Amino acid sequence: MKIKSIMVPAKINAAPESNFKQLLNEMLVNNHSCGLIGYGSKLHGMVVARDIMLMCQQSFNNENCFPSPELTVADVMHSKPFCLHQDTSVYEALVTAKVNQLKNLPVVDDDDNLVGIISQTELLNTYIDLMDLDQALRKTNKKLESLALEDALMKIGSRHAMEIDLKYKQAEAKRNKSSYAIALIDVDFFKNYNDHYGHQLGDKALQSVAKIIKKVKRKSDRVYRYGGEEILIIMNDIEQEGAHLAAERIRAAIEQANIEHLGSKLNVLTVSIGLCSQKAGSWKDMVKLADLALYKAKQEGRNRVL
Ligand SMILES: Nc1nc2c(ncn2[C@@H]2O[C@H](COP(=O)(O)OP(=O)(O)OP(=O)(O)O)[C@@H](O)[C@H]2O)c(=O)[nH]1
Repeated sequence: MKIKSIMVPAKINAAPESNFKQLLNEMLVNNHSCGLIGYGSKLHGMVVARDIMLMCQQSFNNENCFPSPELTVADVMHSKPFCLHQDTSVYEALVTAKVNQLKNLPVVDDDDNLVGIISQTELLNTYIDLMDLDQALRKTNKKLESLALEDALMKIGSRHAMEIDLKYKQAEAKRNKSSYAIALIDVDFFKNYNDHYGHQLGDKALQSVAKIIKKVKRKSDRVYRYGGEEILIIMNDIEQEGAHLAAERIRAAIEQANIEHLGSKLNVLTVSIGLCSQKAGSWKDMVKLADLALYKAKQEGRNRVL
């Protein structure tokens, strides 16, 4: 955000040769914490609290307890005040104000004409608001991401889509007395893969696995990212034997893709698959059973369907 959208429009308050007392009165009446000094729209100087204090101190030092009524603005102001261009970002302006310990900063346009003024407090408040907004946006994006129906990395259904479809599948299977199976697929020794080849190549390997699965699965089956490096397939209208054959085809296709994996037993990337083809209570129970089978497949040596 640029400061021109939050600055307060301002114009020159007095010429340098004008009477200081008059400027002071004007500042008090208008509750201005500084005076902008110059001609037309060109800024020559500024009068801020510190300038007035310095002037008072000088009067005391000269043993004049009161400033002279003849005092001009030029006697009090400081020249070459720090100005900001109107296109400066709020952050940059805030840093400038903080570093230079400036409470108020005049704002100028391309031709160096005074167009406004901005205070450090205003900059800080706007910056905090922007940060809050940014955080809220990040939160919303995260939520939207989790609600998305496709997983961005693997280009398969998301976990959210999986839950919607499984609920539907459960209701449909009950109504039609049809059967479906769940296959839970997990890449073997994938931690080793990431450790050995790095996370980016790990992502690529996951994309390859998802591609192979999409290629060899039956048309009617749907694939989802269950979480992490785990993939879930809903196999429609299928009994135990058929589900096993379909899962075995996927397992073999991944092994035969020969994706190098030096951190695994076979030196190629393989997967273990846990199946649940029996009718359990709810889809959640079926996922649990598939997960148990997957655990067993890992225990029994990996690269297998159970
Ligand atoms: N690159 C990448 N890695 C991921 C992603 N999601 C999960 N992982 C990694 O996958 C690994 C899974 O490791 P573990 O659950 O310990 O299992 P494993 O090493 O595959 O071992 P087994 O499953 O027992 O064969 C972890 O290192 C995760 O960081 C992802 O999106 N990208």
